[in-house]
Amino acid sequence: MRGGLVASARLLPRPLVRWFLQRRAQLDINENMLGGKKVKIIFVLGGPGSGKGTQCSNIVEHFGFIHLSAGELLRAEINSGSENGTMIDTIIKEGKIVPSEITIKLLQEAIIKGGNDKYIIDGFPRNEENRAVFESVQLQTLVTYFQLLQINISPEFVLFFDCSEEEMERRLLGRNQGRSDDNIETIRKRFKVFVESSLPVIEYYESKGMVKKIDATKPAPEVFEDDGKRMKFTNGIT
Ligand SMILES: Nc1ncnc2c1ncn2[C@@H]1O[C@H](COP(=O)(O)OP(=O)(O)O)[C@@H](O)[C@H]1O
Ligand SMILES: Nc1ccn([C@@H]2O[C@H](COP(=O)(O)OP(=O)(O)O)[C@@H](O)[C@H]2O)c(=O)n1
Ligand SMILES: [Mg+2]
Repeated sequence: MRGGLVASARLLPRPLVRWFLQRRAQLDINENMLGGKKVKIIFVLGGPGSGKGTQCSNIVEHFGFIHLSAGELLRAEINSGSENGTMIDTIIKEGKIVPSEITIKLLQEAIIKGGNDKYIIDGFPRNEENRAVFESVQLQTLVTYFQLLQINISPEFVLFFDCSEEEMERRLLGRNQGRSDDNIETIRKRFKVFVESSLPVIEYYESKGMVKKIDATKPAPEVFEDDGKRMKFTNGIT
């Protein structure tokens, strides 16, 4: 489709093309735009088993966000029989982090397909590379024939689910979803990767005053309600 567009653009009068490029540049400035709306993104980070997926379901139910789990997108990619499937599968079983280009492409496609203006993204960015590449790449979406928007994506803020390793290990061993990485050997590797690679990302956002820490050790309903203050999850984004 884009090849066809480029070919058609060559046939357009030059002033029109110039106008289009200027308009595109205007729309591009510091805005995460999708379909003419500002796209709001919340990142949800926390160790494996801290309850990210569980609370994201609550947030979707009560606040109308689209939930994207990087891990689930990667597992779907394995199951789709894609050419990268075997490589992704091996990395997940080892508790390591999949190359950013793969995960980011899946996230971009899901954001464009979702067509919503509010996304809650869980399990991403999991390392500095994930973060830097995501913030540097641009989303492209065809809004109308003449508006090919370039979208720089950055999060509004980051939710950090803080939970002890002991509790996370107990939860993961009881998760029972048939996951190849929920065994004690891989769980220990994932904890190590979390401390070495993911915590620095949380610290980076903390240094920018963007982190909202959630006490995730309590039972799931209490984590969400916390004396009725469920709004804490969205910081006023409704
Ligand atoms: N606050 C909680 N207390 C006890 N168990 C929980 C809590 N939150 C989630 N769980 C359970 O722990 C497991 C891991 O939760 P999940 O939401 O998948 O975590 P994550 O996405 O961070 O790995 C699941 O079996 C879930 O039902
Ligand atoms: N940004 C991401 C997210 C997940 N993953 C891989 O997918 C696995 C499962 O991620 P997940 O978010 O579903 O795991 P949980 O933290 O929810 O248990 C991770 O351990 C990584 O191997 C990744 O490589 N990059
Ligand atoms: Mg999860």
